[in-house]
Amino acid sequence: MSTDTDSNTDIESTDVSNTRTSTAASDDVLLETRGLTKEFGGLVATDDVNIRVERGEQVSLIGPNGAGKSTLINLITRRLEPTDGDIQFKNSSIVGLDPHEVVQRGVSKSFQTASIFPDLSVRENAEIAGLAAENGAFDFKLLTHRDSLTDVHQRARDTLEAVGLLDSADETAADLPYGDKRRLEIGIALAAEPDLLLMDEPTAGMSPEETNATVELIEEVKQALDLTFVLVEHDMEIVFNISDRIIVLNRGRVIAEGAPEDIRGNPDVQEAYLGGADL
Ligand SMILES: Nc1ncnc2c1ncn2[C@@H]1O[C@H](COP(=O)(O)OP(=O)(O)OP(=O)(O)O)[C@@H](O)[C@H]1O
Repeated sequence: MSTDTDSNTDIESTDVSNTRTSTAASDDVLLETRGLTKEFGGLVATDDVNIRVERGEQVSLIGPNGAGKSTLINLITRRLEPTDGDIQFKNSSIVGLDPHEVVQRGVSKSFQTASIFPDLSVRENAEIAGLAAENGAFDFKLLTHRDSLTDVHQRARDTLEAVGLLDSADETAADLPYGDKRRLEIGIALAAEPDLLLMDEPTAGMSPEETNATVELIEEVKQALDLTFVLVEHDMEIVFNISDRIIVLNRGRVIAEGAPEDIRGNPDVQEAYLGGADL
């Protein structure tokens, strides 16, 4: 399982953002990491990682336990400060930004720990997520501003419709079945109207039925909202089914990337990922 780095706001003081150089970038490239390195003490969790994600792509990050997948995601969401390297989103560096500023630029992460307020209704959760995305830190006073309420309600409605939870809008979030809670988490991430949705093990802990429903939901949302996805997933069946492209990490380094059919037969990947067993 992932090391829970979400709770570790390892934002260090070194600001390396001014030392970065810019190279020509294509408008199709939404996200690009350049020489991205994260060290924890002597351990290099991501080691000179250079990846590109184009608009509209569904990319999966795979690799054995400890390969650096969650670290990479947490660097992109600014929960972790890189030791070296840059992260470009829409052709500008996001290193140096606070996590909420990255959300405002268009990067959302679903399956964040404790993204749901359990005692509030499903609708209120969606409303708060929308407000928080707009305003950075959520302020309960915002809910009392009448002018913005219509917008907030409409956006929450659209969000719940997108994830199939409109009928459960008045239920208390804590009472939702497990699979619907995961839907609400996706909804909360979508309320920020992201261009890029990052998902770290969206089907972890799910039954086969819930897993299927979540995969369907991801496909639906992708079609409906024309989103770009980066997914960390251990279930290879899901990865090979839904990815346009797969990036393979091992010991912090990218060891392969390509279409599912190329990755499936790649001997380096088989060796690293499953100790030589066929994928
Ligand atoms: N906050 C941290 N402090 C120290 N070491 C960490 C921290 N977070 C991750 N690591 C280490 O960095 C390496 C990469 O971890 P990471 O969680 O990114 O791997 P992963 O590919 O997501 O693994 P898994 O598939 O098991 O979730 C591991 O050796 C891990 O122990």
